[in-house]
Amino acid sequence: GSFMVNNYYMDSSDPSYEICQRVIRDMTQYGVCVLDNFLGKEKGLLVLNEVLEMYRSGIFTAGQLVSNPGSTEAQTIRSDRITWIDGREPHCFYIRQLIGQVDNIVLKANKMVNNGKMGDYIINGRTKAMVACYPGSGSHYVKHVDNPNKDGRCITAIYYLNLDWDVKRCGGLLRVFPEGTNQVADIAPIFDRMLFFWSDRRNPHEVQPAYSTRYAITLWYFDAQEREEALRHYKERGQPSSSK
Ligand SMILES: Cc1cc(NC(=O)CCC(=O)O)nc(C)c1Br
Ligand SMILES: [Fe+3]
Repeated sequence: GSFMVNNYYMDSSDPSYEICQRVIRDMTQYGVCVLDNFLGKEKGLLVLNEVLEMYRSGIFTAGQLVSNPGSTEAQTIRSDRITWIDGREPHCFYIRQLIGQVDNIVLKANKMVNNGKMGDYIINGRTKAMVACYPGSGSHYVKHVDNPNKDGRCITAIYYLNLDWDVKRCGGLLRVFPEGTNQVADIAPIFDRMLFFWSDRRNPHEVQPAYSTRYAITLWYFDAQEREEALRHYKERGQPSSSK
């Protein structure tokens, strides 16, 4: 769904001011930004409990391949279980709070930096939240780019929920291969960690095999212009767009 950006004055007394500056600086400099203790332990646990409840209720499906859903090959390329939510569903109150918090940061950051453009994007919408679970039997996700062909998504925002995650024991590392350098960014999917990165070819990434159950909530934010062009492009060709 999309949302209106309400006009507000952003002053430095606002507690999220520093966080937005941090996001702008890291995204501009590295194209990747990691924020720890994003919600704080108490709220983080409330979100985790809602995700665990959802998983127990069995509404997660095997991660479909965007290219050819329903194939058995999906198990070899990615073995996560996912469900899409907009946060208004029952028993998602705290996940909705999380989504609101991430919207807040992304939209404020986008407005704070040179006349409302962060990385030359004007962010005016996002996908629903994708709640993913890697079952932990060596489940992984092969190296890929989230948005290789200008479908409108500019920022990937991932919130990790995994308590006491030890990469040596549990694996599940997210490895980002930022374009133009042979430096990789290894990001452990630890509890209450928020990650942002540009969704396009600048950030190929993979999830290494996980040996414990690994949960994450992902939002993709749209750039107004790229999204508008993508939707027009799909309409002309009558192809379904990834308009979650
Ligand atoms: C459905 C879907 C999920 C993901 N997720 C990851 O890359 C894992 C990130 C992490 O959990 O650390 N990426 C794409 C391009 C699609 Br499509
Ligand atoms: Fe991805």
